[in-house]
Amino acid sequence: MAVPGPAPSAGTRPKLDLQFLQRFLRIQKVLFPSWSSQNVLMFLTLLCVALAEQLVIYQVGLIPSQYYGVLGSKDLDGFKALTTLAIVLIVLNSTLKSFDQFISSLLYVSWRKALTEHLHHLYFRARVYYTLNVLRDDVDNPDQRISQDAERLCRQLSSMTSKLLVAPFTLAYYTVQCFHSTGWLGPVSIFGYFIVGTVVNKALMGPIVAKLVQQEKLEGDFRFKHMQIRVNAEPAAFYRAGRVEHLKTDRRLQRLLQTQRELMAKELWLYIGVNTFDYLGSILSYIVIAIPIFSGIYGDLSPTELSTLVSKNAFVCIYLISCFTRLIDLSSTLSDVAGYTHRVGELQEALLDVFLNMQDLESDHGLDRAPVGPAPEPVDTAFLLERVCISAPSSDKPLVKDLSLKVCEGQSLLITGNTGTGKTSLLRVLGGLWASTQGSVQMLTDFGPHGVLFLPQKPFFTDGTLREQVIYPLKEIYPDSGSADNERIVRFLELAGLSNLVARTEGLDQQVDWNWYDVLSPGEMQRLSFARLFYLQPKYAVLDEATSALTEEVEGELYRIGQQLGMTFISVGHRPSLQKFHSWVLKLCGGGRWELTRTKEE
Ligand SMILES: Nc1ncnc2c1ncn2[C@@H]1O[C@H](COP(=O)(O)OP(=O)(O)OP(=O)(O)O)[C@@H](O)[C@H]1O
Repeated sequence: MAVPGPAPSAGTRPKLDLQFLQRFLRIQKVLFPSWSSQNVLMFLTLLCVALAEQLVIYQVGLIPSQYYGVLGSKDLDGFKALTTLAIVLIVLNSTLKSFDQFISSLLYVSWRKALTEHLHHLYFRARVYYTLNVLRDDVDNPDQRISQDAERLCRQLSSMTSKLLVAPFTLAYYTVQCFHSTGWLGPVSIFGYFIVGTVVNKALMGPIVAKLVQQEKLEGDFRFKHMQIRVNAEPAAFYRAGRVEHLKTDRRLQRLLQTQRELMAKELWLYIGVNTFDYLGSILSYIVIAIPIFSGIYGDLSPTELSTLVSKNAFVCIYLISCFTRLIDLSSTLSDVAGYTHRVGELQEALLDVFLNMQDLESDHGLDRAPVGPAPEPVDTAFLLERVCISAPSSDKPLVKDLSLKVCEGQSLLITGNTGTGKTSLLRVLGGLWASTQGSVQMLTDFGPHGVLFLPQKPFFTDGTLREQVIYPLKEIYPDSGSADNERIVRFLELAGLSNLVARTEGLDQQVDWNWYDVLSPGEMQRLSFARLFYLQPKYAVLDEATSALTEEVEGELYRIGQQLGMTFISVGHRPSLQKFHSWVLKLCGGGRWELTRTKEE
């Protein structure tokens, strides 16, 4: 069970409010890290292209009125010149428009890279991913927020960028033009119309943002259900779980679809609002033009001159109105952006919060690192626990009370006890995943090779070659560990009883397209974990029921090899046969009680 974390937005409904603005600005800092960043340059290029596009559009827009002129006066040369100009402008316009779309797409990819890498940085540092996924329940589906919501946010943002970018320029320009054509009446009535449109749309967008956030949560839950089946296909098949899982999965789908329907119902009102404003806008432009005509301002113009003027004025007014309606059309994109901004922003806040809490806990009563300077304890000590109390998250019941313990080189420790008495929890505290509720835990050795290595209860494999499984996690640190190690790796695989695996994978470096969890038996997985342990040769090996799928004989053999390689064990296990490889037995008796006894020497 997870504990609720202090979510910054817990209980609040996502809206288009100040919190949205704060989250949006925080995300913008990630998308535009500095003035000289590549994204700023692309953004400026997009601005230039979009402005050039507007200039060309303006020229294209004037062409019909010029046609009225040349056709009205039967000017053939003028007609030919105008047609040539029109063709050139149209080709230029379509080229610029295509570049606009191209740069917007590049910007989307570049933003997605920046935002996802930033979230990865926050997610994978320290053990934030563990705390967020296992210990906190305030942020649903972090994986979906990183992989899908961030992507959609960048896509929607990039789709509205060029329209938003040119809006201030086109608005200012066409407002002045409109003022020249129609006097103050045109711009004032168009601006008033836009303000009403914005207020109405803002009201219609509010409920959509909250629904979109809910829909994305259900989308994540639905995907997670499929992932659960995919990962557990075999046990599910043994249980003949198809029908029940089908029902459960369908139920999640129904919940998702119901929310999508509700979202669409809310969007319907927004669409009605947007479309009404679009069409009213086209009428408004003629009203604005009609007023000076009927008030007699153009009384002395000939019909040809008047139709040329009307055409020019109509274009200016219609274009100013369309600048506004295009902004209003962005309402549905903006409500999407707001929803995704809340989802990504919430995750970003939670990731930072988890990280800061972890730092606080580590310096308060969590896991203390070995102090710099002269060590107060001998260097052959791995862990030093003083009056440590441990409870499961969100529970007051102690699993371990007042435990004082020192784990030294050559003094292996076996932890035993009934189910659920807290054996793995003690290892979690040693590994720094959980904080102790009281007392101090010191780890006086580093993690990793030549220090402490944990083999968790569920073996862990990465995607990649057999070599990567054995040397994990070194591959990432030394990507070119090379073939010099081949002999060692093959020898340790043999020692772990996996000599056939090299043949199966057709070599250490052959990329396999299978999932290691699907193709290896539980025993093989445990053996492969031991091959990794032998290869990395830590001074201290922390083994959580690491041989539970193996026979006693094999278990004895693997422990003996570990001993020969100079390892000290901290093991969790149930078999009495394990005792001979350990000097101490810590028995957890439940309710916080424990007994520490020395085993008989062999
Ligand atoms: N993330 C968690 N949130 C809340 N409670 C947890 C969490 N993980 C474990 N617990 C609870 O803490 C208790 C101790 O769990 P732990 O995994 O340490 O048991 P264990 O002694 O290792 O059991 P086993 O022998 O079955 O492996 C259990 O009651 C378990 O349900």
